[in-house]
Amino acid sequence: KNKYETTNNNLFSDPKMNRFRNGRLFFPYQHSIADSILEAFGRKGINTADYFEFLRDSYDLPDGLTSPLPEYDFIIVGAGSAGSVLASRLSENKNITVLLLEAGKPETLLTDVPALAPYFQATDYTWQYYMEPQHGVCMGMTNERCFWPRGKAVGGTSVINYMIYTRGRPQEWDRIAADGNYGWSYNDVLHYYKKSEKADLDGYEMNHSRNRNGVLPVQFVPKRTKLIKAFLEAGAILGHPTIDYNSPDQLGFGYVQVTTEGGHRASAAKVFLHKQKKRRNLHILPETIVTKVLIDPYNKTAYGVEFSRNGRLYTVSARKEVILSAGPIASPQLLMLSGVGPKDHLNSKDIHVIEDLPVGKTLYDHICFPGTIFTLNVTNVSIHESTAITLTSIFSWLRNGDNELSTPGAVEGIGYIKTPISNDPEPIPDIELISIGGSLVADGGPSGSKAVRRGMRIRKQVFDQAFGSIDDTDTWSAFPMLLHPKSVGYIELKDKNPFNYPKMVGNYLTDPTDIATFVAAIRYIQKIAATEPFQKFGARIYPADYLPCRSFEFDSDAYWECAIRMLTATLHHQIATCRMGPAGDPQAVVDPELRVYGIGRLRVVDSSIIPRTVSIHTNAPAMMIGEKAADMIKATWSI
Ligand SMILES: Cc1cc2nc3c(=O)[nH]c(=O)nc-3n(C[C@H](O)[C@H](O)[C@H](O)COP(=O)(O)OP(=O)(O)OC[C@H]3O[C@@H](n4cnc5c(N)ncnc54)[C@H](O)[C@@H]3O)c2cc1C
Repeated sequence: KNKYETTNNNLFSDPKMNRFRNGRLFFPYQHSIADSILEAFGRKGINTADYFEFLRDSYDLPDGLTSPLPEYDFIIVGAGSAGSVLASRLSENKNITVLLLEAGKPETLLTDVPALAPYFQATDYTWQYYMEPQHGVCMGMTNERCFWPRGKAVGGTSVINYMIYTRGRPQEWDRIAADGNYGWSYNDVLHYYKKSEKADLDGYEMNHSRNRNGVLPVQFVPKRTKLIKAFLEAGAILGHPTIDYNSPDQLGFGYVQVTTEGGHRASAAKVFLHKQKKRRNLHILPETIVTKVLIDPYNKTAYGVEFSRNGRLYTVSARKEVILSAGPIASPQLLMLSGVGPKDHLNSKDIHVIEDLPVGKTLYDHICFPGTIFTLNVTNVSIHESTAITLTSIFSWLRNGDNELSTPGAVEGIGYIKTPISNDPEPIPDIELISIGGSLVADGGPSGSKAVRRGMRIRKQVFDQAFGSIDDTDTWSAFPMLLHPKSVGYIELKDKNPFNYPKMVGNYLTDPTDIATFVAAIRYIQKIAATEPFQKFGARIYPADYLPCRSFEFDSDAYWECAIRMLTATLHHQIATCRMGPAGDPQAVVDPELRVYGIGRLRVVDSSIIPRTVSIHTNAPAMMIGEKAADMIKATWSI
């Protein structure tokens, strides 16, 4: 019995949430953008229950095959951001056979719409993971649990993410290389960022760090509010130049750069698999869950995988390598299920230990605080879902891709700052500010989808009490994201059933420096809002009322700490669970060429290998890792 299905079904036992239950993809919200789009298609006379399949991409096996071959050169587990790139690059050589196994389904036209990003966290395009309960964080979320969605689709998390494109600071990658990870300096990784990139960034395309001739579109969001202008002007007043924030040469503020093309999402699947699926040597198998890597315990060499498809178990062999690209939760889980992990932990789960490695022992994440909201004394300045989304705008997006539907969750700008709490001697920021052309209240009102707050799993009662009186009004907010948390989490197995989720421990905010950095960032956001560009809109910090925080004076440090603990929101950048490190590094799972220590013919190629915190959103880095791994694998096998 596939227990994932059981979990998901239970989550949506509310009949209101089952509106499209008979469709393969369903939306739990009423009167939402999605509903409008669905209605739009409905009016074309297409049956609602069927049109998700009609809109869905497909990946049929070539040559009329109905099942995969018994053996391939390479087997890649997970068609996510990294796995899609890797499969595409390895199969460029027609003599090499590649099998790409993916638990999720192919994407649909709806996943193309950037403004719908928050909706997909409630669909079967998402692994519905939750962090283990932790006292004093996510206090305002459902069951006081932090929600950790991950993409379950051909294209992986790049199908449900917010499309923000970032690369990290040069000094951060240079530190990773200086730890002994040869080949991972900034110049090394820049080569692979550029290899993918097709930059269309007005004014910046010719920068030496950009490339206009790759395949991965990187663009500015075509639709902007006046608030992003205010953010950039305020930044300049406070000494932050307006720049290409991915530039290695300067630190500053800039317009958000996103992986979209003509206002449509450019997922890893769309860019790296869609055209490549005609290749006869690349076999892609969606809706297939890998349950184990097959490892010969005597010579400690991987020789294939076991997988479940349509309720049956199969095995398939790899002539050259098995590569795990299942992401930062499932890659360590699969290693441990296969006998590679901490010895005592595997023994406690009755799993035969093949190699004792610190799998899952380190986990960093980027959390943010979405509650620094400023009211404005003007109207129609910020984004309102209720007025922005009309049938006309839907058709206009389909035709031109240049209206509000092309805006990923109203994210408009990014700014890097270094708070006084940081003691880093290098020009490395400790906070990223994400400027929003609105705030958490933008999708409210009687007909609003409330998708963002629901995506974060903020309890209705908590939200209404905190922000109810400003719901759907004009606001500005900046989310501070903690770039280098000192608190460290971990992942373990709950049991040896591959269909059960592992135990995910975030340990958020357990180091006092993390709270101090957040509070310093909120003070800085208040400074930004106090500048003339924001004061001309009458920006005022909104005194959100959280029941557990009432004993603290509004705007005191203690109040903000309490507020952060109420609305602790991940930005979904879990890393380091299959940490990369040089030989002899006691925390390393893979070597700098991403080979699993002690096991032959097995690599991990995804965001789980990133060993240290970096100032990144992890999608572009995962694709970069896929590009770099492809070259390393080609070098190993002289292909
Ligand atoms: C809601 C959300 C918003 C985000 N926004 C941004 C953003 O704006 N910008 C950004 O840079 N990053 C963002 N991220 C993070 C970023 O998208 C991910 O870190 C990145 O896509 C991870 O790539 P990956 O290759 O490591 O793993 P994934 O892309 O997660 O790929 C792993 C794949 O493996 C599959 N898989 C797992 N287990 C199995 C199994 N047993 N068998 C077969 N297949 C399996 C999964 O279904 C998945 O398709 C966001 C993440 C989320 C969840």
